[in-house]
Amino acid sequence: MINIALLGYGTVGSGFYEILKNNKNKLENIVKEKINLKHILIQDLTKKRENLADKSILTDDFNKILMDPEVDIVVELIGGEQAAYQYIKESLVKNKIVITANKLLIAKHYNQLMTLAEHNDTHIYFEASVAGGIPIIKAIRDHLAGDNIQEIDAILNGTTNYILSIMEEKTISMKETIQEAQELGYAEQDPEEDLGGYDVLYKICILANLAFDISVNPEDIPCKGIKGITSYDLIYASELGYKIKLIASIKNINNKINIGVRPNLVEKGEYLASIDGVFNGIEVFSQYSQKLSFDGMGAGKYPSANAVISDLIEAAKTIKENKTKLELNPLEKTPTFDLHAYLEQSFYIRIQIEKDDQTINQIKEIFAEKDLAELFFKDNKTETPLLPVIIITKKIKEDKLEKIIEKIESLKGVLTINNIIPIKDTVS
Ligand SMILES: NC(=O)C1=CN([C@@H]2O[C@H](COP(=O)(O)OP(=O)(O)OC[C@H]3O[C@@H](n4cnc5c(N)ncnc54)[C@H](OP(=O)(O)O)[C@@H]3O)[C@@H](O)[C@H]2O)C=CC1
Ligand SMILES: N[C@@H](CC=O)C(=O)O
Repeated sequence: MINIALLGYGTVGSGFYEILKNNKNKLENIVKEKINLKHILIQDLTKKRENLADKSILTDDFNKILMDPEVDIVVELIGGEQAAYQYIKESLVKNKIVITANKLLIAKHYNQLMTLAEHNDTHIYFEASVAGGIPIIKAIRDHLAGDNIQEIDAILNGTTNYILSIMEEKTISMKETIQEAQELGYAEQDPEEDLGGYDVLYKICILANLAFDISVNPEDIPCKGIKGITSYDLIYASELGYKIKLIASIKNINNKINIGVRPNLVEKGEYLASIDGVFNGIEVFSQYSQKLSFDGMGAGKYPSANAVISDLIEAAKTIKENKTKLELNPLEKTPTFDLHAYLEQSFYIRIQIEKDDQTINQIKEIFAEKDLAELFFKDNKTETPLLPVIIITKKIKEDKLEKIIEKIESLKGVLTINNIIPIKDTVS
């Protein structure tokens, strides 16, 4: 008999419980062992727990789980940092196998957790920590293990992709869509993690660790989320043939790992532009497989819970075959470089100016100097004295662009620089 303790009965935890219950026979046939869910840890014992058959397994006392020698596997689905980190470490020290969907912990403490697992002859699995229902960890760790990955470009956050898609479709504000994403169970406890791009940052760090056998520090990587993008940007981008997506990229450039997390304009017709709603999409470019694309639901109850179930099968097989020794070794700490500072890219710029010929001519002159950009004046044909201007630059390094932007900003008739968004290059 394999005994499991589940930490958390929220979106993913309750999904895990349901799949385990519905497919119990099937799972037991696969692992050739009885599976028993012995404890569920929650915070609030008074909360109604729909679908939970046996309420006696609920507890708010983690020590009851830790001190139970029969518990083989701890499934951490509470999220957040402190309590989850503590529970995972203590479980590993007690030789329990850990399964987690917690990308923040895996990204920030990869080496410590792997080392702790190794020292205690146990293992930690984290398939659901990146891209929800897409089996990208196993694809990189197993399928691509003998290949040489060169680049990964991805949409890795269901919440922000959902928000951008709905904003474009319904021309509504970001604020109106956030609550919807929370109600659907896509968003983190603190939605700032999604909107600010941090959730994506943790996920791309985990992929970098696995793809390049290195350990990267999320704090070293500049990261920008979707805040500040408006329906105007989505509409103007669309008129010019682009979608706006929050893109995470890793590029191996001359054996230096360059990472970027930023909204990008992606040409319609490109694979990642077709990934809408809560879906995530990942393109992996490697020496031998050349190009692999993955898409599927990047957040939500059942797809994410299924990824946890796939780890459960692997963990149970590990126990059955009695091979708990870790295959993953601590990775070498590696500096990372800002992908966007390295690249020469085209940029989309939206500015708001006073509707007067002098300002328009001055902006034209600044860009005409080096034949640097195409300008689109979005005259809304009203009597308003404001004029939105969209600028699409030729390829330029961002530090050079910043100097030009400073010149534009200093013009008397320029009111605001609303947004500067890179345009994603197509990988050839
Ligand atoms: N939501 C999604 O689509 C996805 C989430 N993830 C990750 O999965 C994890 C869980 O997310 P999600 O299911 O959305 O989270 P929820 O907020 O829906 O659920 C959290 C659960 O954990 C319990 N909990 C929280 N803190 C504690 C604590 N200190 N002690 C005991 N129990 C606690 C809560 O208890 P109570 O019910 O009593 O409040 C609740 O049952 C996170 O790491 C998240 O990043 C990964 C992929 C997708
Ligand atoms: N908040 C995350 C949940 C899954 O990891 C997301 O929206 O992708």
